[in-house]
Amino acid sequence: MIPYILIDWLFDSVVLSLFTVITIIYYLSTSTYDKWRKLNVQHIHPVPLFGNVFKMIMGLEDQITAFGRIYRRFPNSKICGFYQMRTPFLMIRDPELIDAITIKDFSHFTDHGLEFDPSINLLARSLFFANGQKWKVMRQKLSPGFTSGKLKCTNDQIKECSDQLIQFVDEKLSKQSDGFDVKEIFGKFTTDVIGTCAFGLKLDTITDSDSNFRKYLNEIFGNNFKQTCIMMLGMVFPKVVKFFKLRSFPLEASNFFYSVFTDVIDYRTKNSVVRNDLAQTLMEARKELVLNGDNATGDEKFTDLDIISNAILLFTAGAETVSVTAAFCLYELALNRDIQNKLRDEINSKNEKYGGQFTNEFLMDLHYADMVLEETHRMYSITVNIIRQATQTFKVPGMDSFIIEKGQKIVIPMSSIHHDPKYYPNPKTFDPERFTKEEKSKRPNSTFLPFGEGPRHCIGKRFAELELKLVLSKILTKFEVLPCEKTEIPLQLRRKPGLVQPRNGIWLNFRSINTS
Ligand code: HEM
Repeated sequence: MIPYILIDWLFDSVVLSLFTVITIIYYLSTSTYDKWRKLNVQHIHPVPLFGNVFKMIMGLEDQITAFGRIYRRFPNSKICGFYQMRTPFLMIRDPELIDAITIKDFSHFTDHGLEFDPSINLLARSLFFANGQKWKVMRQKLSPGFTSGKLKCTNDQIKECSDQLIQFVDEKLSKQSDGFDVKEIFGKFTTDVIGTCAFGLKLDTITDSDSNFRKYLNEIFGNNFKQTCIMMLGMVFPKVVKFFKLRSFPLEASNFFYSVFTDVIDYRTKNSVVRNDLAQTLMEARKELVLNGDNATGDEKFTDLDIISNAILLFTAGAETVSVTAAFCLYELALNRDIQNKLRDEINSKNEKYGGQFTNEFLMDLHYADMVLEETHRMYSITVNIIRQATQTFKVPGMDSFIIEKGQKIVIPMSSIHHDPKYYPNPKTFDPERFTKEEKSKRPNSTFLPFGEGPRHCIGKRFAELELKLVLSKILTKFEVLPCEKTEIPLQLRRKPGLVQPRNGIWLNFRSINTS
């Protein structure tokens, strides 16, 4: 029999240990929560461990709603503070200050401030995650891949993929007509486009339902339970994630893309293949930075892994962003038939003007299409926020003595600004007329930011615009786009971090224009 005194002792020890552990966790998870109070910055009172993002982290609300709530709480402030888990973030609400941070005083805010460990997350070596000088050098080397001349060359390849997409829809229509998940079919289309335009890979994912490229892209952007947990842990205790080498970027997907792009580069090097595409730009970057970069040391030294990591970034960013935007756009066109008809009229009349060819000149002349796409970006900004980190101390102009200290993480609430009735009355209404020249000139700078702003804006912006206009033109000349029984109204958004995505796909139907 165990003596009572021992049981008592054991009980006391367990209670004491538990109390100590809980106290330490409580202390660690709340120890940063006095920052905004001390600095006299308006903020919402945080909840232990979760800060101000409890509902979002628990999947009870989507990101647009979560950040929108913080943004709307302080309508008269230029800035406000919030806590993402235990990290204090400064939210910049004022367009003039956003302009300063992203453009005028960019040298103080060059970094995104993401801290992923490159030894376990291959993507952490890529441009989006790079900081300081390494970002600057890599950006310079990749920019030549996106010049107008290079983009022009991609027109025929995008047209070819669009024709395959149309053929796919046509064939399916002849067998079934109860709707398509357009997010899924655009996903296949954009995967083919980036594969062929950027890397010379003919992937045919439109017809291949078992494509590994789609499978692994879905894994990366799907944010499954494990990835979400690691991400959350990383926000609270980044050192724990680092110590245990926990991966938020799935290993299998990482290995797959690593081997694909290593093969592309090896094949081209061995066979002296020269093409006018992004893979070529990456190979030139490799030649200068890796093979001839002997003088560089430490953080500024580039390796083959940096090159492959950027190939993966360009492929994944190029595929997923455009497909989601195209699907959102088609959704609004299906629900707003007058806008769809007006856009089709423009496409048809300009098509006639340019001899039925979908040339770059034709695309440049589609002004209403620009307005429709801008309104799509406004309503469905696929990244909710733009992020920056102060790389130098910055005295905020016009705010007495308020200083943004070096290292401060910053959020520019892009989506909330795009939904602010002060800049966009009736923000829930899809109305491309907001983007006439006249209407645009009435709004302050930095109130429309779908691709970010300044030297760190999206490097693929013009490629995305070209691809979106081309595929929309192809689709609308061939089909009417309609809601179907499965169309969700209003559309629900995914309640997970990462890119803004529809929660249950976007289901629409098509009617061939020739046969209607
Ligand atoms: C609808 C399509 C797209 C949207 C809405 C979009 C949006 C964005 C945004 C908001 C940023 C952050 C900008 C900032 O911090 O100021 C970004 C960065 C980036 N985007 Fe895109 N993007 C799109 C398409 C693409 C495409 C097609 C590619 C490549 C082929 C691409 C590659 C990148 C890269 C590499 C960065 C990091 C740039 C840097 O840190 O220097 N994006 N994008």
